[in-house]
Amino acid sequence: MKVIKFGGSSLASGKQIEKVFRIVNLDPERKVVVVSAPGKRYSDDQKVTDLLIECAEQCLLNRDPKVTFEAVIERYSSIAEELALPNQVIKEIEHDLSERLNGDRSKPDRFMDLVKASGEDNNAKLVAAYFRKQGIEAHYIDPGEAGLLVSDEPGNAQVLEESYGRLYSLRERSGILIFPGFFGYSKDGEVFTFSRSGSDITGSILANGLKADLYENFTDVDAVYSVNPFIVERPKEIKELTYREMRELSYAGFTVLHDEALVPAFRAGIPVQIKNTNNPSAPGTKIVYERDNTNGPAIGIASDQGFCSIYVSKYLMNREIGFGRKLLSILEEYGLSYEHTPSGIDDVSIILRENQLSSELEIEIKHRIITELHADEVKIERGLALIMVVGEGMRRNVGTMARASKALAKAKVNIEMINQGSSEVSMMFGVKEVEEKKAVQALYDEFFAAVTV
Ligand SMILES: Nc1ncnc2c1ncn2[C@@H]1O[C@H](COP(=O)(O)OP(=O)(O)O)[C@@H](O)[C@H]1O
Ligand SMILES: N[C@@H](CC(=O)OP(=O)(O)O)C(=O)O
Repeated sequence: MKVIKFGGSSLASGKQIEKVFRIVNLDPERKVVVVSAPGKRYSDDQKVTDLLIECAEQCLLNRDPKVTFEAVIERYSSIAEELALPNQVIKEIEHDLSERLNGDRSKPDRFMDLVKASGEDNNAKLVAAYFRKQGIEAHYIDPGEAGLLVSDEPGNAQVLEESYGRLYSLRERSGILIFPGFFGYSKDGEVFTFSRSGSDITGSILANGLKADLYENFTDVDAVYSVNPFIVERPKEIKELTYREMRELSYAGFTVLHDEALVPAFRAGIPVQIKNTNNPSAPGTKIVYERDNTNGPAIGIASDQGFCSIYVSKYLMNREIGFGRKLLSILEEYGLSYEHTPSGIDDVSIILRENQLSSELEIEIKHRIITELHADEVKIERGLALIMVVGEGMRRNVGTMARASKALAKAKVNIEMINQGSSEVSMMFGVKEVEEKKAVQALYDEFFAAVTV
C-alpha cells in the first residue's frame, strides 16, 4: 500500500487534477491521497493558502475581506468548471469558508489556522467529488475523525505520538481515501496547521501510521536536483539519497520537501519517492536509509539567505566555564532561536535568522553581552547566506573541506565562517548574500562537474 501526496502545483487547475486522477489510477497500491490547497498556475499567480492568510488578516483588522474571499472562491470555481463538477461543490466550499471567517476571533492565531486549513480541507472534498464523478470509489477523510492529533502550536503544530496507532484503522476503509494535508486537531478539537508547506508532513505521518510500503511525493520537478535549479542551470539529478542527507538539504534550502517531513517515514523505515506530476514516467528521486556511495563526497549543495551572525570575542574565553551557556541564555530570554555556533579559542559566532533581530533588540543584546559577560568585542553582521555541502561520502573522503575552500578562493568568494557539522555529513559556509550564487556555482563545479549522481 502506498501513500501519495500531491503538492499545490499538482492541484492548481482542473487540468492538473486530471493528471492526479490518472496517476492514482495507474497503480492499485495507491490508496491514500494527501492533497495540498491549489497552488500557483504560473510564476506570479497566488497560492490559495496565501489568499486565505490575506483574508484572515483582513478580518482580524475588521476590514471587509470580500475581494479576497471572492478570489479564493473563484479559484475553486474555475477548477470545478474545468472538471465539470456540479455547482453544489462550490456552494459548500463558499458556505464552509464564510462560517470559518465568521467564527471566533478572540484568539487570532487559532482563527488564522482555522482559515488557512480550509485550503486543503475544501480541496480534498473537491478532489474526492471529482474521483467519484469519474466512477471511482473515493472518500474525503476528516483528519479529526481519522485521529490525526497535533500539539496546540498555531502555525507550527507537531504530530502527537498517539496519532500513529489511530490512523492505522484507515487501512480498513474501502476505496481511495482523499486526505487533506497541512493540519490536524488538538486534543480539545481545535484545528492547528503545520508550518508552511506542511502537507509533506501529513503524507509522512500517514505513511507511518498506515505502515505503507512507500511514500510518494508528487511535485513539479523530475527529481531532487543536486542544487536549486534557480541557482545553477540544469543541475544534475539525484537518483538516491539518504534520509540524513535529505533532512540536511531540506533544512538548508531544498524547498522541494519540508525538512520535518522525513522523520515519521524514517522511523517506520518507509522509503520516500519524489516524482513529477507533469512527467510521471521520470524515475524521480528515492530517499532511503542507506545508499551505495559512488558519487564522491557530496550529493547536494543547498543555500539560503537571511541570516546574521553575532560574533563575540573575549581573551581566555576557553577557560571560562559557563560562558557559552550564559551567552545562549541571553538569546533564550528574548525567544531567539539559533542555527549554528562555530567557535574558536577566544571567540564564538552565533548564527541566526535575521528577521528575529530588530535593530533595537540588536543594540540591547550587544549591550548585555558586553556588560554582563565582559566580552572584548561584539559584532553583529547581517545579510549572510549559508551554504551547506552535504554527502555521506564526506566521512570517507579526505580533503573535502580543502577542496571546497580552494574552489571558493578561486572564485574570489570571501568565506565569513565555516562550520563542519558533527554528523560528518555536512559542512557549512557563511558568505555575504551577494556572493551566494557565485559561491554555489563554484562549489557545484568543484564537486559535480565530473560526477554521475
Ligand atoms: N534542489 C532542488 N531540487 C528540486 N527542486 C527544488 C530544489 N530546490 C528548490 N526546489 C524547488 O522546489 C519546488 C517544488 O516544491 P514546492 O514548490 O513546495 O512544490 P509543491 O507545490 O509540489 O508542494 C520546485 O519547483 C523547485 O523550484
Ligand atoms: N498549502 C500549504 C501547505 C502545503 O504543503 O502546500 P504546498 O504543497 O503547495 O507546498 C502552504 O502553502 O504552505
